[in-house]
Amino acid sequence: MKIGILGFGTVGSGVYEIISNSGNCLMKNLEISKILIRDKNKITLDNMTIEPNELLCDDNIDVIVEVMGGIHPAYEYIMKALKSGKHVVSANKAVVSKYLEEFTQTAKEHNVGFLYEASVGGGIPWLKSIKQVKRIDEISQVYGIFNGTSNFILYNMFEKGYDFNEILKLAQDKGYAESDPSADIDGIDIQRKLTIISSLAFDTVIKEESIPTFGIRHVTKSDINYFKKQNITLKLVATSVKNNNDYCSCVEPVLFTNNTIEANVSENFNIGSLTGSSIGELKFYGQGAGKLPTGNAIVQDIIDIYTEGYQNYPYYFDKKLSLNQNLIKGKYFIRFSNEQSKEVLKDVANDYFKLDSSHAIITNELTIKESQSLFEKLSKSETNLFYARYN
Ligand SMILES: NC(=O)C1=CN([C@@H]2O[C@H](COP(=O)(O)OP(=O)(O)OC[C@H]3O[C@@H](n4cnc5c(N)ncnc54)[C@H](OP(=O)(O)O)[C@@H]3O)[C@@H](O)[C@H]2O)C=CC1
Ligand SMILES: N[C@@H](CC=O)C(=O)O
Repeated sequence: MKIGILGFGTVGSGVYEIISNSGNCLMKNLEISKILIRDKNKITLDNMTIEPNELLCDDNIDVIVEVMGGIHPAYEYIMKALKSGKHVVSANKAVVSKYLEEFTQTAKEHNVGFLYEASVGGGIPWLKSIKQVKRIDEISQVYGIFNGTSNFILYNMFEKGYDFNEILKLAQDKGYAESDPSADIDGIDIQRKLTIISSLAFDTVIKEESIPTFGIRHVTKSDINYFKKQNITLKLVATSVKNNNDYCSCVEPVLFTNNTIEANVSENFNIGSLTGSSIGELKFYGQGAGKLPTGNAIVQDIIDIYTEGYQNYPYYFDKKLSLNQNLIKGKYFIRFSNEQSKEVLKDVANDYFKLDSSHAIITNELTIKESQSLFEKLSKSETNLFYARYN
């Protein structure tokens, strides 16, 4: 089976390394024919090119691996490959999250596979497991830690006292972060992943715009010291819940007591949990970012195409669900700077305390709808507001 790789950065080179170095007989059937790079001065291998049509229009190439990132030209290249009868494997959650339904439909029409396991949870066989669970069960909830960079940052701030920017730089050096790391720390990367996860889990199309998203950019050392004293740990979490024909999704920092599994997810690891109607709760754990774990997920998809395993998973996005932001609720820790914000918060809590030079409260139980309306009001005057929901 001949493979063309679009993009030769962290993940593209991981795919190359896994396929080139494996002695496994199944893998001997996989051959990397061509690699697209952007800059001709960076050509280091005979099969590298800067001309995309040398891959997309090559009738001998069976599978296109898209690991360039971004929306354009990734969208156009994926569509062109699918329409010319090539299977496509992508790790690019930005483009998959926006065009999942269209790519899936186009792949079906051209009788090829479109697989994107690496777009969520790095090396964890998580999307595959969702598809497998759905062969029997309805899924009512999915949640988890799906961003390796933010987990790496929080873990190292908690355990080793690192400063935010210092540890972010290390995550970038290790190849975990997106080219624009604000996607990781502001929750955008995990929002895209949640779109993919929930669309698949609930057989519908969940749009990024329907997911309230807040990241970890404003977390401070004093917040962390306070959480440590309370024996709780902070994680950036994506959650989607379905109840009959209603759904609710959100991405926000969540506080877990230290004895939970989530609190103990370290470094660049991810964990995904789902609840199925007969299987109950299942959890999947592994490295959520990095060259080889992500490369591994891509090669697994290629093998599914080679063995036609991808055809075992028919899936549709045809359920009509309504957004109901009352389905997820919890108490919140809120840290704010302005004395006047107490007025906005007076109906949700009355127990204020000082956190160094800031103020903080723990709220009563709030739904996502209530908490969103509160945070919208607060952010008019607060620039470094930080909040987290208690699990
Ligand atoms: N890193 C990780 O752990 C994970 C990444 N992903 C996803 O995988 C994808 C790739 O990520 P990653 O490998 O980390 O990113 P990198 O930035 O390391 O690699 C992307 C590569 O694609 C090249 N590229 C971009 N646009 C073009 C183009 N138009 N033509 C040719 N080459 C192009 C870049 O070239 P140049 O250097 O010249 O800009 C770069 O070498 C992204 O979508 C990311 O979200 C998914 C899971 C984990
Ligand atoms: N930047 C992402 C890479 C994998 O999806 C992350 O940190 O999780």
